[in-house]
Amino acid sequence: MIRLGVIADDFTGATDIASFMVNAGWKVVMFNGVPEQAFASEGVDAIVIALKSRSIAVEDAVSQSLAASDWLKAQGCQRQLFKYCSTFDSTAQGNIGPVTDALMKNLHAEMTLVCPAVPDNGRTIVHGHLFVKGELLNESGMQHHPVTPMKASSLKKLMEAQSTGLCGNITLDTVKNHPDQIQAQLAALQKSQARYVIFDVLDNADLLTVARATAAFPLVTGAAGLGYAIAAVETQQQQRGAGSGMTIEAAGYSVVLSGSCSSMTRQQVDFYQQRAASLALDVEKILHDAAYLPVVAEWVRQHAEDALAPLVYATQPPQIIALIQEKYGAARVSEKIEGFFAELAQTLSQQGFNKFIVAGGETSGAVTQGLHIRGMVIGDAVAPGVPWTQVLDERKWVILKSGNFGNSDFFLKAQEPFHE
Ligand SMILES: Nc1ncnc2c1ncn2[C@@H]1O[C@H](COP(=O)(O)OP(=O)(O)O)[C@@H](O)[C@H]1O
Ligand SMILES: O=C(O)[C@@H](O)C(=O)COP(=O)(O)O
Repeated sequence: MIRLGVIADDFTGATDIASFMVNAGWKVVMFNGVPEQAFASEGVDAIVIALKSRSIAVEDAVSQSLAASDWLKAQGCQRQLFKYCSTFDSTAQGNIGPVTDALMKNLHAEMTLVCPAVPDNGRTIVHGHLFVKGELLNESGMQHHPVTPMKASSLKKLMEAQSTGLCGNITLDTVKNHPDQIQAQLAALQKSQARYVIFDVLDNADLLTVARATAAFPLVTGAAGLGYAIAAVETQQQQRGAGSGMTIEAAGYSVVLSGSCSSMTRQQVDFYQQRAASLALDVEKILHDAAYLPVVAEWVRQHAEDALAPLVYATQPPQIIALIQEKYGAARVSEKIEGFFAELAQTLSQQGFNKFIVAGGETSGAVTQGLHIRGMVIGDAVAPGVPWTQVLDERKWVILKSGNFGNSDFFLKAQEPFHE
């Protein structure tokens, strides 16, 4: 029996929560989209389905999430978790509220949990307000997000604006000092017609209290910290150790592909190019020169035997990106660069490359498609929320790194498991 089915609203977010659950000792498998067939789930504690539903039309997000929920139910998942961003990325239209409402109906849930807290990554909740590394959400930089600007920090306000029900709050004092009162408070909230409950959370101990208090909810919603807490509560009961046990073969070649332009990824590229062979992609050639891809693939192949994996990057600072986007159009350039990475990964895979370290959410989606990856088993984390994964039924390993995650030595650190 699978303990938890997770529906994630984006791809790198899916590996994020999967990795947190592995850290707590669970075996986790992740699928790219809703699988067409049933999954023989022997020994698997949780299944994560990665969707790309964060910023699409509400109706599409709801229908994709319901399809995922039905498939997870059919695999015998005991409970479900809807994973969204730890910065609650959404608008007044959704998609967190409408997807939560639809899943509640599908799973006959009268009340659910709203818990984006991830203390390990500085996401905490006090009096129902979400903080990012000590700043209120709407003062953390997220107020400027291009697609989902977060203009409030009150989770109650944010959730009620995009859903059909009311939110209640269980405060930090109760969570920390009076956990024995939580069930009575939940019953009182339910009596007062609240459909969603927000617990204040400062640290992982609070998250464990939340996971225990909501263990009977058929549906919970939140971010990676909640996945960790649910798994940790259960593994303590089973006395199981942490660590995935996954080994990554030294044989075969590795490559780093970076399409993220975030400030953290730029630092990671700077750090790594001082130590390994690196090639900056020429966007002009990606757009206009069909012979460019084999040239880049040949350059990578020539460095296949180097001590460190060669790096191919489109990563550039914002001023350069602005110029490129102005000249060719942002959507067109993104699509072409992502397509280039997808095709490059496919070509390299045919030439004996079996380890791919990929930076960038959209870039990760493109490379995953290029490699025709149906799903993966989640291994040990290189940084919080960024695990090595093994492609299902293949001797191929992939890292999908969200732009902001990891430290500056990330690409180097990622290679330690097969350099030891
Ligand atoms: N030099 C560049 N010029 C314009 N767009 C770029 C460049 N390099 C990368 N991009 C695009 O920027 C986007 C980065 O998004 P993504 O891969 O999701 O990274 P992140 O996780 O940092 O958001 C991709 O669509 C990528 O193709
Ligand atoms: O919860 C998180 O913060 C991450 O898992 C996540 O969803 C990150 O999203 P992007 O920053 O859009 O990659």
